[in-house]
Amino acid sequence: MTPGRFITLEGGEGVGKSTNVDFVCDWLSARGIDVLRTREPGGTPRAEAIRALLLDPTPQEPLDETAELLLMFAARAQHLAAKIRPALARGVWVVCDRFTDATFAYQGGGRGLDETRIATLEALVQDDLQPDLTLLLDMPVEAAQHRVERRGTTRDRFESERQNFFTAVRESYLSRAAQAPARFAVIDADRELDAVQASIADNLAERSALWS
Ligand SMILES: Nc1ncnc2c1ncn2[C@@H]1O[C@H](COP(=O)(O)OP(=O)(O)O)[C@@H](O)[C@H]1O
Ligand SMILES: Cc1cn([C@H]2C[C@H](O)[C@@H](COP(=O)(O)OP(=O)(O)O)O2)c(=O)[nH]c1=O
Repeated sequence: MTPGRFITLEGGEGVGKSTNVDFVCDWLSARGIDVLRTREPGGTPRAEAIRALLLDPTPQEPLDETAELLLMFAARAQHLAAKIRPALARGVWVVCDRFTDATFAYQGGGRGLDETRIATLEALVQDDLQPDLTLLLDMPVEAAQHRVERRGTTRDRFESERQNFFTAVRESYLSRAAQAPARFAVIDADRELDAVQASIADNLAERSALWS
């Protein structure tokens, strides 16, 4: 059995990840590919319980940054063991809304935690598993914030961060993409949805042709 492929979508808040995870799943399904849609932090009942802890905005007990980092990887270890690895082994393609690049961008770039420590946890939790393709949806922070405001849901602990945090997150994502161009496709997300999705489809067609 050929193992499934692992595709992740990344980017800051409001760039259109959730919207385009659906598009990627539909594009693959239309080509007869068995797809599993999932997200991080979360994706399984236990990992979703960790997500709730991570996003809880109540200010009574601030969440320690190292605790935040470890909880991200705890959720990821569970998600990998219970959902992602079994699906890939069955030949199912996994499409995940955020993965470890988000940890480098948010806990590394945003919070300023040491990247070598993040890389140590990455090796512990993933061994050598990496996404086959990461679609990085990129756009200016302010325009993405306007989309979040229009979406109108209440702000979680991360969405309450300030502009300079999100600028650091964006820069960190772009620098990771520049370091691993074979894995990343950087998509200009500051366009009409049709144009964004045409770029995503082009990338999926190009990359998946290399895998078959
Ligand atoms: N290309 C686009 N142009 C305009 N609005 C968009 C576009 N893509 C997504 N949106 C809207 O922006 C908001 C944020 O999109 P969403 O997919 O929830 O982003 P994310 O998951 O990255 O936070 C949603 O209301 C969505 O409908
Ligand atoms: C996966 C992951 C997410 N996060 C953060 C980014 C998001 O603000 C938050 C929840 O993710 P998500 O629900 O994808 O955010 P949104 O749809 O608002 O863009 O978790 C990290 O800080 N590190 C991580 O490793």
